[in-house]
Amino acid sequence: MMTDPVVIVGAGAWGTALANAAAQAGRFVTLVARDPEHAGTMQAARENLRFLPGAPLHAAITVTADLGATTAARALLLVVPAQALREAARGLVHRLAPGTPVVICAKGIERTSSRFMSDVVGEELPAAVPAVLSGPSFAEDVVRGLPTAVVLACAQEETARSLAATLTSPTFRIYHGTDVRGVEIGGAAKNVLAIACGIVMGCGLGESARAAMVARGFAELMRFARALGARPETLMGLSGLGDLVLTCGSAKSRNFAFGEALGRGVPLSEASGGKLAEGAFTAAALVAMAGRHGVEMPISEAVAAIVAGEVSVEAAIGALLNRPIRAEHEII
Ligand SMILES: NC(=O)c1ccc[n+]([C@@H]2O[C@H](COP(=O)([O-])OP(=O)(O)OC[C@H]3O[C@@H](n4cnc5c(N)ncnc54)[C@H](O)[C@@H]3O)[C@@H](O)[C@H]2O)c1
Ligand SMILES: O=P(O)(O)OC[C@H](O)CO
Repeated sequence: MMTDPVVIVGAGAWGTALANAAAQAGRFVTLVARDPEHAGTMQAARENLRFLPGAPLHAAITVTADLGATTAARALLLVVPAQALREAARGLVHRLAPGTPVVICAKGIERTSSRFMSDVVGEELPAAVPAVLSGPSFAEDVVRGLPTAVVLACAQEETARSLAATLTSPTFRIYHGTDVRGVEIGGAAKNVLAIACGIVMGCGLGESARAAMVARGFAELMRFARALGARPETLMGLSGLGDLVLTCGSAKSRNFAFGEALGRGVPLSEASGGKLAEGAFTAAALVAMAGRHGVEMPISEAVAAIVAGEVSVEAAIGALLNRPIRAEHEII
């Protein structure tokens, strides 16, 4: 098993929850916040009042804003929004020892480059070993120690196994694998599909419509994954089906809540309520990538058009409902 310390860059809701989970697993954790004032307040209050109020920080966590702390990392978790990943990774270039595993915990695709998260880290930190952690997991549940299962993938199987063993605990169960692409596709695409399900519920279209959206959304996710060389069984697991079930079915999901607000008629500029809805940033990149690979993703296309302000919710739903009916097996 890998030795301490675990360093986590990004002290939002997920970074804080993962810090607590790693501490529960017996690690000493350094949590690096971008803002020195936020770091100071967290360290003093032993709580993340800004992003995850009400959850005490484990005693084994030290909060700092000093990126110098990353130099000692034996394993580093990058827990920033997908669109900030490149900048965060770039800040670590001369700090990490060659071969340090970097576990990417963001769920998204970089919109300016249409790059997956592991490719961004590969470009910015070529000497690091990229890994991806994803799966159905609300920070609020993880920080409370409620049972959760996620998956960690790394091209080096032994590294995936070792990282999972380092961070896992009885209530935060980390499965491991080598299908990095599959795991990151599941995390990125489910956010877009969760927005679609939120829209369905916000419009009052009903639970049956939502179930149809999940099933058809899963079909397009599978088509996309297959075209990009991911393993279908990965998407049938925690990052993919598991995360779709969670985020398409719960208003606790920020992506779902964003879509629900849009469905209720809240303007685009206000629908996120100031929270991070990753799918809104990823939708266009996902659809562009699908187009380049000849993959049809009508639900994701509808979400991308809605969040770009190109089409109304009503028109997008009308277009989806009027698509031709085909044999189901032809479109999976
Ligand atoms: N919250 C969850 O339940 C959850 C669960 C699984 C995965 N995730 C994923 O984790 C990622 C982060 O989500 P979150 O919930 O922590 O978001 P958040 O909005 O709670 O926090 C984001 C954090 O990132 C920091 N940040 C932004 N840009 C940065 C930069 N360039 N360098 C360093 N720090 C920077 C912000 O200051 C903030 O502390 C997202 O991709 C999300 O999809 C979240
Ligand atoms: O709140 P969301 O929609 O970002 O979802 C959080 C996690 O990704 C759920 O697995």
